[in-house]
This record gives sequence, C-alpha cells and structure tokens, in this order.
Amino acid sequence: MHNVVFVLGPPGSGKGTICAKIQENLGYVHLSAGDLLRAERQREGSEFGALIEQHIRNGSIVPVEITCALLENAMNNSGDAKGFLVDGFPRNEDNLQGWNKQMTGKALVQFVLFLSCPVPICIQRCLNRGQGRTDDNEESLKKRVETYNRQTFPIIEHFEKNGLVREVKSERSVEEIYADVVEVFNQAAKV
Ligand SMILES: Nc1ncnc2c1ncn2[C@@H]1O[C@H](COP(=O)(O)OP(=O)(O)OP(=O)(O)O)[C@@H](O)[C@H]1O
Ligand SMILES: Nc1ccn([C@H]2C[C@H](O)[C@@H](COP(=O)(O)O)O2)c(=O)n1
Ligand SMILES: [Mg+2]
Repeated sequence: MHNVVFVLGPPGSGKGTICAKIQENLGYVHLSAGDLLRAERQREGSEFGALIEQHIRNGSIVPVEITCALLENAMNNSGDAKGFLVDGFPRNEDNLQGWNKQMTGKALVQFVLFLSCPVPICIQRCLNRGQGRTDDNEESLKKRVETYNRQTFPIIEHFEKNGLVREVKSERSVEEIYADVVEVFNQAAKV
C-alpha cells in the first residue's frame, strides 16, 4: 500500500518548491502530475503528446486515465519511500473519480496539503518563473486560474468536509512555509 499526500493550491502557489524540500528532508518522493505529463508529452512515440500539449496550453485537465497511469507507474517504479507527494492532483472531479476507481486498495491518502495564496501573487510568480513553460503566459494563466477556481477548489472543499485538509498559507518566505509544513507532517506522524 502506498502512502500518499495530495498537494494542491493555485498555479504558482509553490507546490513544486515545497515538495522539493519535503523530498529532501522527510523521506517522501515528489511526483508532480504536471511534470509527468510534460515528460509524457516529450516522450518519443507517445500517442498522447498532442492531446497533453493542447490541455496544458488551454489550462484544462487531461483525462484521468492518462494521468493516473503515469502516477501509478511512477509510484511502482520508485524505490522504498515513506510515501508520495502527489503534486497537482486530483485537479477535478474526473481526476478524483478515476483515482478512486484505479487506486482504492493500492494507496492510502494521509492528508491533503493545501498551499493557499492570493491569485495575483501566484500569477506574478508564474510570469517570473523563467523555466520556458508554454503555459506561463497571461492567456494560459487566465485559463489555469479559472480551471483552479471552478474545478480544483471544489475538490479541496470536498476533502475539507472529510477532515483531510491541512492548509498552509504560502504568501510568505519558503522558510516560513516549510516550517509550518514540517509541523503538519509531524502531527500526521503522531496519529
Ligand atoms: N514562497 C515563495 N516566495 C516567492 N517565490 C516563490 C515561493 N515559492 C515558490 N516561488 C517561486 O514561484 C514560482 C512558482 O513556484 P512553483 O513552481 O513551486 O509553484 P507551483 O505551485 O508548483 O506552480 P504550478 O502549479 O504552476 O506548477 C517559482 O519561480 C518559484 O521559485
Ligand atoms: N492533474 C493534472 C495536473 C496537471 N495537468 C496539466 C494541466 C495543467 O495546467 C498543467 C500543468 O500542471 P502544473 O505543473 O501547473 O501542476 O498540466 C492536468 O491535466 N492534470
Ligand atoms: Mg508545479
């Protein structure tokens, strides 16, 4: 059984940055759904490359069968891990239903780490990211934020109702955020 922490928050809220620190220090393996999709888009012979690129540019969500298969493969191919940080997933109802269908009995969701941050700050961070992402432009960001508000936030609310959400405010320095995140993981380890 894989232990899983879902990591959610608006685009640019710092999910990847904080996951890298958790992976470095706390023995969890970081799996970014977006990174896995970008790698699949680049993979020679992939039948999904064009579809993935279309969704990434539109800020819409790739069908769960593709994303969940990439996540499950990555988990199965990782060595020993305390657990997995599943970053940027589940992003909508299709992701959630597909995960439940495919991963029930194979993965245990410990909690959901929610990095909350005002959208204008998130947008500015993405525009300054400088990684050459095809979706870090004003037009794609508008759509990504709309997708987050309409489709992802209701998923966070769903987990909140089940008592699974641990919110950490991410409009702060990485050090301050990470200190609170460590506290969340320490509390989770006690139960
Ligand atoms: N606390 C912070 N303060 C200032 N800048 C930050 C902070 N956290 C991350 N950043 C910067 O903001 C940008 C976005 O961060 P990151 O890639 O971690 O966000 P993300 O939530 O994974 O975004 P996405 O959903 O688009 O993948 C990066 O350039 C990163 O260096
Ligand atoms: N569950 C997911 C995660 C990501 N995507 C696609 C659409 C996103 O806009 C893009 C980038 O993700 P990020 O790196 O910002 O987390 O990847 C998706 O379709 N489904
Ligand atoms: Mg990211």
